[in-house]
Amino acid sequence: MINKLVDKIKKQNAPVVVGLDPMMKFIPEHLKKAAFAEYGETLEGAAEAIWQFNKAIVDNIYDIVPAVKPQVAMYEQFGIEGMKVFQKTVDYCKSKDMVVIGDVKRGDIGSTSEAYAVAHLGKVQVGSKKLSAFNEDFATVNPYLGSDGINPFVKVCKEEKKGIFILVKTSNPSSGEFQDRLIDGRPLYELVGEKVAEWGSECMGDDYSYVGAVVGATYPEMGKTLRKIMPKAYILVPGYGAQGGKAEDLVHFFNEDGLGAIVNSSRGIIAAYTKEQYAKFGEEHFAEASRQAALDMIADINGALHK
Ligand SMILES: O=C(O)c1cc(=O)[nH]c(=O)n1[C@@H]1O[C@H](COP(=O)(O)O)[C@@H](O)[C@H]1O
Repeated sequence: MINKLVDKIKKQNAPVVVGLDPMMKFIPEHLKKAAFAEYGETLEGAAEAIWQFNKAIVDNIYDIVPAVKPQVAMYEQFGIEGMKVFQKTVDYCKSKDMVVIGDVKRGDIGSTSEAYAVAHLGKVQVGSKKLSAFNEDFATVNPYLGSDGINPFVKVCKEEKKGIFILVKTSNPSSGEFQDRLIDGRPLYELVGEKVAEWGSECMGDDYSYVGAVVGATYPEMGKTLRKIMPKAYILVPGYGAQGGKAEDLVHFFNEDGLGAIVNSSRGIIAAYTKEQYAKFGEEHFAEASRQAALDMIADINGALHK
């Protein structure tokens, strides 16, 4: 999958992933009205509104954006109905040939991590059969439990040619509370970065590893250091747009080959119609506003890279 991701980024000339974080407050009234008319103000109604919202956005971006990142919490809050839409969204994006990064941030003791890896990337044994469950292409993984929590994911990645992005330096304001703590004089995120390079060396694609990293756009200097520590890891870079990350901050997350990073924007794209800049599209045409916002983001990042 890392090879497919790299190929798609090259072909579409777009190192960009759109985060499908469909918060209710961003779903246009006409979609909610129609869904509630059919299912009432129920979890099913909410799920239907989310589905219609996602589908319209995907239909408007799949030809210009290589990947999507559905954030599972936004679906999970609606229980089983939400998770059905998570699954439906994953399947639909794959049918449009998009690479799907399941933002599930899992990680546990070995036996439990194994089940998480199977759930999201692998196949579960049912009698004599092996069946796929959510079947994303990549998953985000939390490394706090150490190698026990990561190895089951690496094993499934090797078997299924899938990938993971391991949290190394997160974009949020309090990420330094633990991640920046010095251990033997070096920040923890650097030590995690070194482990990412080590785990990743076991499962290489053509040029990049199946094991990537998450490094927030909001910490550009740290991104520059981490780029050097993990030269073969693809870096998923959240924090552009809504969290304040700018294109010029992202340049050093990339390698000399112009590859090595994929920048996420969720609210900045899916809720574009709520912004002054895209207001001319109107709420009814929210998905066209998302397309324009994606085009603008791609141009912005490519502009900074080719300065
Ligand atoms: O793993 C992630 O994707 C992630 C890591 C991180 O350090 N920061 C971060 O914002 N994210 C996710 O990236 C998305 C950012 O959304 P926006 O701020 O709306 O673009 C959310 O789904 C977050 O959960």
